[in-house]
Amino acid sequence: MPDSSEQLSAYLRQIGRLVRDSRKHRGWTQAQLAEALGSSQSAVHRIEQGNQNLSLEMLTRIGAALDSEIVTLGRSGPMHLRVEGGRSLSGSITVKTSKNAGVALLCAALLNSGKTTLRKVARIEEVSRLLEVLASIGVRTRWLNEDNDLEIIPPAKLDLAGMDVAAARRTRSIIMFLGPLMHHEDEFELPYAGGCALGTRTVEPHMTALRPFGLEVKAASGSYRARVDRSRRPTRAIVLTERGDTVTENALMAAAGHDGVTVIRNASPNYMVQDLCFFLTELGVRIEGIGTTTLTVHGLPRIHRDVDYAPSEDPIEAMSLVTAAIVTGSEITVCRVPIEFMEIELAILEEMGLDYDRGEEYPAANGRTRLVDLVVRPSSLRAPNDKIHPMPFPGLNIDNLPFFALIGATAQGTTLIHDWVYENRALYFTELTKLGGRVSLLDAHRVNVEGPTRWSAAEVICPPALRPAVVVLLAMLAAKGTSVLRNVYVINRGYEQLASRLNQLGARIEIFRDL
Ligand SMILES: CC(=O)N[C@H]1[C@@H](OP(=O)(O)OP(=O)(O)OC[C@H]2O[C@@H](n3ccc(=O)[nH]c3=O)[C@H](O)[C@@H]2O)O[C@H](CO)[C@@H](O)[C@@H]1O
Ligand SMILES: C=C(OP(=O)(O)O)C(=O)O
Repeated sequence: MPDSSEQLSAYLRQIGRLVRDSRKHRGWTQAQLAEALGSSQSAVHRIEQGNQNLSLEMLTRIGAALDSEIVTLGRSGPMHLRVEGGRSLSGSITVKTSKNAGVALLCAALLNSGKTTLRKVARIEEVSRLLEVLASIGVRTRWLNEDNDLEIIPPAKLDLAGMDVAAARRTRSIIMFLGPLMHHEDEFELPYAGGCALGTRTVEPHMTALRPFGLEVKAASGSYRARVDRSRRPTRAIVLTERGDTVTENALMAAAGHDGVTVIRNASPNYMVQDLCFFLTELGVRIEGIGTTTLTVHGLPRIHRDVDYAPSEDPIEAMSLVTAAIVTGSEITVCRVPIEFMEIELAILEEMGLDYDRGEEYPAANGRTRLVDLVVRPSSLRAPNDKIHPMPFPGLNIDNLPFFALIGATAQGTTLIHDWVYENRALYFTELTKLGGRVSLLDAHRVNVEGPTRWSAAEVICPPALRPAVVVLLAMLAAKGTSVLRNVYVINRGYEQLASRLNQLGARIEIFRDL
């Protein structure tokens, strides 16, 4: 047994590493942290080296400065995962419905003055934040059963002044309130959108798309101030400047409540947009071109229907589970994979040597999306000849790209990953080096990954971005020994019960909280 002074030194070194990692995640220098703490850079250096005794008060101040609690008391503190890695997985797992359709549909429910019932909604933190916002403005929502069916009943008049700003700021999806809210109020405020720390994510395309409907948005301190000029209406096709998913959804929701026909060009035909189109169709809005880049929307100025809709399964969760099988060298069956949105990913994996089977297609509960079950078998992968890069749909999904960094690390050879989309996300792929991965950052958007990797267990703070965080968790499943992943809110933002569902496949992941 180590004596108590050795134990204290070990704790201090561990805390030092956690402080250093959270500081780096914030993009701060030691001097910047020192300034926030009213301390000196040399003191921060000593803390990070584990050479400084720390009071609980100092730890709390560091946690507050970095917006990342280092030590917490009570059960409401951040959740962490302890992973006993190096085990193979087996059995089958079913993909849940998507985060991104879920949040779009919650926003779209604001277009309907009738009762909206959504089936099997992903019960994830991102959805919880939006439910908090909806409750705060007077919308009644209720989980109906264990299946996560959700009922949404709007009030006669929304109480926008009562909006739970703290909840709103924690999601980026709140930006999708713009499209529906413009049909409720002539003037309103909306907090700035938050979400993953992926660098600046533009909101300009949303403004450009909504301006023809008369929506003018000005940035005020901490919020957008929106004003609707009802004398304006689109006089020609709306051309999106980016083929973004949420911008297409905002334009669709503006068009759905608009009395007239709107054509949207350069629309995203991605999975969540399709789910939104199917839902709007159930509300009586006629849409031509679903699944293409030109949507013609026959809007309805008043929508009052009791509607029931079942969003489709999440292709990104499907990719995550396929990756879990690959990285642990296991055979697992991933059920209910929305195949149209995974085809390119699978084609690349096939080229890399993945051994898998794809079952017969069957329809999702929405009657439209095509699903398959995939059996993924242990395979010896080789790096692809070409770089791996995402594209708006139909292309390799932008959110699936991070999984290829991990898959590249299991393959023989060098994989070049090019994340042209997000300013910061490629940087997070280098988190894999903490577990023995050989990932080098070539520039802000490209990494080289050398494989195969002998993973080693480690303690890591979740990078503040959903998919890179899941990638770290999956690498931990492959690393022999005990790893710790701290502060997993960001994973819970997009995945429901991921740890316990992986445990059902034979993983050993324990959830714990500080003190
Ligand atoms: C709630 C939701 O549905 N979120 C998804 C949605 O976010 P969302 O629609 O909010 O994505 P953004 O608008 O932030 O777009 C992502 C990035 O791609 C860039 N961009 C996008 C399209 C394009 O044609 N050109 C271009 O440069 C944007 O400038 C931005 O830097 O789409 C992202 C990109 O697929 C996904 O990561 C998110 O999971
Ligand atoms: C970046 C993502 O989502 P969001 O738009 O919710 O930040 C994601 O799902 O990987």
